[in-house]
Amino acid sequence: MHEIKIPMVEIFETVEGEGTRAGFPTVFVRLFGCNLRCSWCDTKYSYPPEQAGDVMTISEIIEQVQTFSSRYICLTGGEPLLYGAHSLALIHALLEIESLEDIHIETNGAIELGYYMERIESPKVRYIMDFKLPGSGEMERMLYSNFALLRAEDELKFVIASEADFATAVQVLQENPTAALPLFSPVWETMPPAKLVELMLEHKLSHVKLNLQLHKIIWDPAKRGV
Ligand SMILES: Nc1nc2[nH]cc(C(=O)O)c2c(=O)[nH]1
Ligand code: SF4
Ligand SMILES: [Mg+2]
Repeated sequence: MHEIKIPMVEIFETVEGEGTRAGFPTVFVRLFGCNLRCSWCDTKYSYPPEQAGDVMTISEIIEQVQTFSSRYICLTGGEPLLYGAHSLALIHALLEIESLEDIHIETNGAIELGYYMERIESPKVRYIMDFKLPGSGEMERMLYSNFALLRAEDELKFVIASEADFATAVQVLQENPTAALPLFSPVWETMPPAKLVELMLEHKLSHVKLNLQLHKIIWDPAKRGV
């Protein structure tokens, strides 16, 4: 089972930059490949025409992860759930590492989460699902059926490029009940964080958490592997 091969971009240790675990030392496992092409994507090196860094077996991935001491894992990409049963096998293998306390999966909203939720029972696995807004160019790919599947420990991230994106995010949240924590994250280049805060307060979004990407504040926003 652990001989399954997965195209990878990189494995590195840093602090989580986003969500409820922001600031905690975390190992990032970045898979190659994505089924979307968001206009503002900040990891364009994670899908063609760029090439995968390496095709690794699950055993090799696990071995590398174990060289670090973080207790949190972020499975990201690209889209880490692009490979169906292979992505699932990787998650099950990561769960065998006893020292790990939390495996969060950065998924893009265009993948059926039910397949994974039905097959993963561990409370250590959490989903951080993006909802792609009009500014991304990929909103029509979003699967609304995922909203009701997300649990209180999961996170639902809206990446907001403009005031129009903000208005759509508010409407989508109103129309699609979910138990997940809503995160509003500004697109670094086009939405000043102060503007997003102003909009959140103006619209009395008391249940929404502002999500700034710490790694873009700490390091050069174009820097990889941080
Ligand atoms: N520090 C840091 N935190 C992150 N959280 C999500 C990331 C991602 O690329 O999915 C990311 C990343 O690339 N770096
Ligand atoms: S889903 Fe993520 S990795 Fe894929 S194109 Fe959009 S932002 Fe980039
Ligand atoms: Mg990133």
